[in-house]
Amino acid sequence: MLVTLEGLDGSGKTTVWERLRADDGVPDDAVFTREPTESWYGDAVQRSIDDPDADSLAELFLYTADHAAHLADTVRPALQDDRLVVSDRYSDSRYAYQGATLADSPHLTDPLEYVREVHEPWTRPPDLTVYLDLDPETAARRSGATNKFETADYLATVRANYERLVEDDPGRFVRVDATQSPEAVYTAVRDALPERL
Ligand SMILES: Nc1ncnc2c1ncn2[C@@H]1O[C@H](COP(=O)(O)OP(=O)(O)OP(=O)(O)O)[C@@H](O)[C@H]1O
Ligand SMILES: Cc1cn([C@H]2C[C@H](O)[C@@H](COP(=O)(O)O)O2)c(=O)[nH]c1=O
Repeated sequence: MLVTLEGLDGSGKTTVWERLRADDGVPDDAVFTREPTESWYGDAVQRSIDDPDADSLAELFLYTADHAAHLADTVRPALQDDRLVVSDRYSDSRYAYQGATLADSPHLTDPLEYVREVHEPWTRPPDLTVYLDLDPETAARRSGATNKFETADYLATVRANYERLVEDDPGRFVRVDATQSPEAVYTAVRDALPERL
């Protein structure tokens, strides 16, 4: 089973991911992973994140290359072995974030749809996605505005894109109110997961 954690910067994904990893109810052989990855593809993504002038289309394909390698070397092999995979960010981050960075592209009429189409023939959709829903102002404050994506204005567009993704695939997403305390958020996430993982 592939479970993904999604949401704005600062919504608490990594906090939940770390608690799940330490949770006795989660199988010992579960694979905890993330995007961007720690591979050289992920390093290339990180360089792009750190470059305020990075080309948005080039950046989309760097993230997408990282996803392709992540699928091939980590996600698919683990699923093949029937292991639980929990990923801190996955393809929806691309649809929501690059859908937003490409919003002004003169070449694309619907950037979010374009990014989905790029993935569709080869990606492996999650079985369940926990969406940690947070307002953009709190997200920007919590994340500390450490990279170019972490501004309330930009995150408002990203959030609108996440809303569209949830609306398009309501059976896959579970929305959790990320303004709650970390404890309440974790309880809600745990309740969203199947009892026997
Ligand atoms: N429910 C919560 N309430 C208040 N603060 C929280 C909550 N969850 C996490 N935080 C704090 O917000 C900050 C960001 O949390 P975290 O790194 O888990 O978010 P994230 O979604 O993984 O962010 P990013 O996408 O930027 O990596 C941390 O300082 C964390 O302690
Ligand atoms: C996977 C992915 C990530 N991003 C953005 C979101 C964050 O601002 C940074 C790094 O992610 P982290 O969770 O804070 O480590 O990258 C993106 O724009 N597109 C993606 O596909």
